[in-house]
Amino acid sequence: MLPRIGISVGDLAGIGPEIIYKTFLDQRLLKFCTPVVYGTATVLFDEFPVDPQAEPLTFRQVREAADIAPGKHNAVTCWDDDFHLTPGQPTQASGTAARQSLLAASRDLKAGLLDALVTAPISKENTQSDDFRYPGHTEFLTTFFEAPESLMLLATEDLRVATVTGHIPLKDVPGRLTQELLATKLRILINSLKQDFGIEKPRVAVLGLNPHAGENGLLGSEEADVVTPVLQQFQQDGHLAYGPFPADGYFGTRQFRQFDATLSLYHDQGLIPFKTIAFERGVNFTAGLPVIRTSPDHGTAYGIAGQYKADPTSFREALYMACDMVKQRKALAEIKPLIPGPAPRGGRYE
Ligand SMILES: NC(=O)c1ccc[n+]([C@@H]2O[C@H](COP(=O)([O-])OP(=O)(O)OC[C@H]3O[C@@H](n4cnc5c(N)ncnc54)[C@H](O)[C@@H]3O)[C@@H](O)[C@H]2O)c1
Ligand SMILES: N[C@H](C(=O)O)[C@H](O)COP(=O)(O)O
Repeated sequence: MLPRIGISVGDLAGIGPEIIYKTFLDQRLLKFCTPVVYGTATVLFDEFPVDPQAEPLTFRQVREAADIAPGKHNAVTCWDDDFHLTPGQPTQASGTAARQSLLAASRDLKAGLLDALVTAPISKENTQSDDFRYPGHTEFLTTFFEAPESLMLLATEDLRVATVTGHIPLKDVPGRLTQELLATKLRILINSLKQDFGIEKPRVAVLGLNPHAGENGLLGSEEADVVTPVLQQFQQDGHLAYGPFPADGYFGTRQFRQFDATLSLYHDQGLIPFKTIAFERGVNFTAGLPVIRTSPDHGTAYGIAGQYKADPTSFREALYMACDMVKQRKALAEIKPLIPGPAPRGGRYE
């Protein structure tokens, strides 16, 4: 069966509708997946310029995901479509629609009607409401899927950068950075590299927090107090985890090429180098969830919305990564039952 990929549309005043449209203009994608867009196709695409040379892109509009057709473009109705959009101008209606699309797709993913979710960009500010107070998809999905923790992981084929602390003010980073949090995030990263990326024995680098990784305590103590003890424990447990590396020289010399992933300690420490190197094709993946969720690595780009200038590459890569991971997790689930766990005490394998 083709993977059923739910797509939340993000803030409709941004470039979400355009990157979705441009991606699915290529009919060959229907050979890889069954796309299920959460929204009303007329509202989604009518206000945006389209390619005049291309065949019109049509979606089968259905009321419930149970009615989607495999190998077709599907759209699930999830809002009252009596509003109009002005590209580049977020409104309360576009924020509400973004929430409704994300909630409906997440519910269907939880119900097993979808195999993965790809989210188009929201405006964090414009998505807030009395019953939706999350700084991003990552935090919402972690709560919604009742995961104890998750990890923001940006990835391309050959570069993976995750971050220990996420959408929090920079001034709060040192206070949040505990051995327990670092160990939890490192564990999620190593498990995800094995489970989702198929790397049997991952090599992972952890960055320092302070300039020059603290210069032996002269410029800060988090490296000695937090990072080094966690790394020593992981190494004793047989993991290939190294650091703390001074972040500037690490990226400046492309040292990341020696590792399967880099764990940065705060959002911009990891995301600035990642986006400098790979903005066009980067994918944002939420590791540690029981479900698969990817996203392009860019935002709503209001400044170019409605101008047919948006590059759909990152969204398309997010779709490919979601499809690959569905296959990867299915394959693992089939192999795992063949590997027996420890025999029960006094018992034996059947
Ligand atoms: N996954 C997400 O939901 C997500 C990710 C990042 C930012 N955001 C949100 O998006 C909003 C705008 O954020 P921002 O301005 O920091 O970042 P942005 O990624 O929207 O824009 C940064 C720059 O990149 C350009 N750009 C972005 N995507 C592009 C594309 N596909 N093709 C061509 N150019 C592109 C923009 O025009 C802008 O110049 C904020 O509210 C932010 O929170 C959401
Ligand atoms: N931190 C992400 C980035 O800059 O690409 C982005 O804000 C999206 O975060 P969520 O996936 O949590 O919405």
